[in-house]
Amino acid sequence: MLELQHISYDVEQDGDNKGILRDINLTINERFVAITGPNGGGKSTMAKIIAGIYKPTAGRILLDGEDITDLDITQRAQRGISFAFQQPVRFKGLTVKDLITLASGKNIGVPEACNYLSEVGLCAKDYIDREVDGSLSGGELKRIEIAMIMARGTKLSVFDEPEAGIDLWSFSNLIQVFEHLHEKINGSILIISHQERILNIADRIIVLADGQVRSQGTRDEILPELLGAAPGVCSALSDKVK
Ligand SMILES: Nc1ncnc2c1ncn2[C@@H]1O[C@H](COP(=O)(O)OP(=O)(O)OP(=O)(O)O)[C@@H](O)[C@H]1O
Repeated sequence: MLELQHISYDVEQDGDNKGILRDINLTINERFVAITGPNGGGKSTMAKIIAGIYKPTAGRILLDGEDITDLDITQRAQRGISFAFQQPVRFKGLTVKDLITLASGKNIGVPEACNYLSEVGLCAKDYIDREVDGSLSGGELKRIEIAMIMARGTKLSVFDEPEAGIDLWSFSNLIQVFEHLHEKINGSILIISHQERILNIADRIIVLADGQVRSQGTRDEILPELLGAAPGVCSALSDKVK
């Protein structure tokens, strides 16, 4: 269980303090939690604070009761937090099998590594020996990253806009991967997304706007509000697939 207690994040701008996140209080213990909201609302900042990339200006972060506020990104990874960037990292010189093996932390064999690739809809024999370099498409990289996160099997996996920068066709396939992940995952997934189809599979939706939690609840409570009333959030739901 992840708890954010009174989290604030300020940056200095033109000699003034600008509050990017303002007194955020959240408990995340469901299997699949989505964070959405208008552009600039503070979602990526919050994900980076959870992963340990940014340090909050105020407040505490607890993972299963342990205060991890002062732990760095590596220590948080060791405690069981995985973070998938908007743009997946390429690893020249390493093959897909190397990465999945490294992620799992065990000396897994080819069949097990291939299973993870199959789980994300990639034909394992075509990918297992490929180098993770510029020859892979954005959609393929995202799936390989998800396969790595599945292999890691951590307590909390954070995805920042997995739909960013991929085409509609690949996006449709990616949704199926997330639906599958939803069934398979042991820990919690925290996913930042503007996409209704991703919000639709979330157990809980958190709406972040102007650095504050505007609302949160089950998808039945939140989705109608997002799709109907608030124009700012509503347009943000559909403007992201490029
Ligand atoms: N280092 C910084 N200095 C100044 N402003 C910053 C800094 N980091 C973030 N911001 C501002 O904080 C706000 C929140 O940014 P953030 O990237 O967290 O938003 P977001 O909700 O993820 O947006 P999007 O939906 O567009 O990805 C934005 O207005 C951004 O310009």
